[in-house]
Amino acid sequence: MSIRVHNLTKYYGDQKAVDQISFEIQTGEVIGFLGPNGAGKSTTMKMMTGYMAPSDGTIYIEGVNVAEEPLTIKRKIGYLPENNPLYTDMPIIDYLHFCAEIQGVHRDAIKERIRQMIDLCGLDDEKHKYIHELSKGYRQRVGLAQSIIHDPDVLIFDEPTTGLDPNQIIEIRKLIKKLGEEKTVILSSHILSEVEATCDRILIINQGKIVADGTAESLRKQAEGEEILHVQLGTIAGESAEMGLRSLPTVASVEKLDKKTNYFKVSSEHGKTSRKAIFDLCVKNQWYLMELTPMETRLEDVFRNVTSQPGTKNREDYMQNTKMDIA
Ligand SMILES: Nc1ncnc2c1ncn2[C@@H]1O[C@H](COP(=O)(O)OP(=O)(O)OP(=O)(O)O)[C@@H](O)[C@H]1O
Repeated sequence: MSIRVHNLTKYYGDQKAVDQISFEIQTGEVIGFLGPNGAGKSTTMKMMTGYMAPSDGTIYIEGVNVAEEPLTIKRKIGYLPENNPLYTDMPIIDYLHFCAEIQGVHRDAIKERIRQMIDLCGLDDEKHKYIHELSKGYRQRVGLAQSIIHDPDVLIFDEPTTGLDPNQIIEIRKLIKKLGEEKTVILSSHILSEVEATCDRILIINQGKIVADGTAESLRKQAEGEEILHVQLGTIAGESAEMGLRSLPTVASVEKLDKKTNYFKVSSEHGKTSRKAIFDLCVKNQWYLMELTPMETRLEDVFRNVTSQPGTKNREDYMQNTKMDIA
């Protein structure tokens, strides 16, 4: 089921929470909305599900305009909101039965559908419990089961693993991946490893805009050219070490990684290398060079580059030097 979002904008009062966002999603893609707190991920999702009207712009799901046919769209979409509220005084099965009814599942099919959901979402061991008796992870599984009980083609999950322990996170990720084999899935997160592990494509949202769009691999590639080195100098270099590294013309930034030792992360200007200059600096000052290790560009670096405040050096250089779809 393809999705087309064009110039989507949302104001809360004077605040522009979503700022002319446009993107397309093909049937069967698993997409991650990645962004810092307050970036506009939840607001975008709420508009896509028809639960919130945009201030401007359009959303088409399989050619259907969400604003014009919200009820049709709600049948096609499974939505798991952030902090999903559940009726905690109901047993799981009764609750799922209730959800199936209101989602319009045919009466004859409800029993079988609940059985499938219990199986798919790993609820078998707990199925006779009341929801208030469940752990957070199991409540989230009930939320997932509820959101997909009507067999929608598009699944929209807002921070599906928030508050879960590492084992539960792995279980829920597995489940999302499995669902993604047949459905179009959009999930939001501010956990990089999560989107990398689960999604085919990542949209990075910052301050209401899409600032990067691509696979984890392509985002990393586009950021290459930013040489990052881990550098350790002997203690003899003392306090001058940091200043010396900063003074090198090819060095863009220096971050101290360890308060007690001269251990630094050194980022070079885009497309430049600082290795020889660091070596020469050490020779000139007779400092011991204990480590000079090039680091692989990580998704964290991409994220930091595109979501740091406008005007900061890294971000400006990055935006200029990459061919990303930068809005
Ligand atoms: N109902 C609302 N009324 C007023 N402002 C809102 C409302 N909902 C969200 N906002 C504001 O809109 C901006 C975007 O919020 P949104 O919840 O979409 O971000 P998010 O990327 O989902 O953040 P998080 O990762 O923290 O959940 C924020 O500045 C937020 O304070």
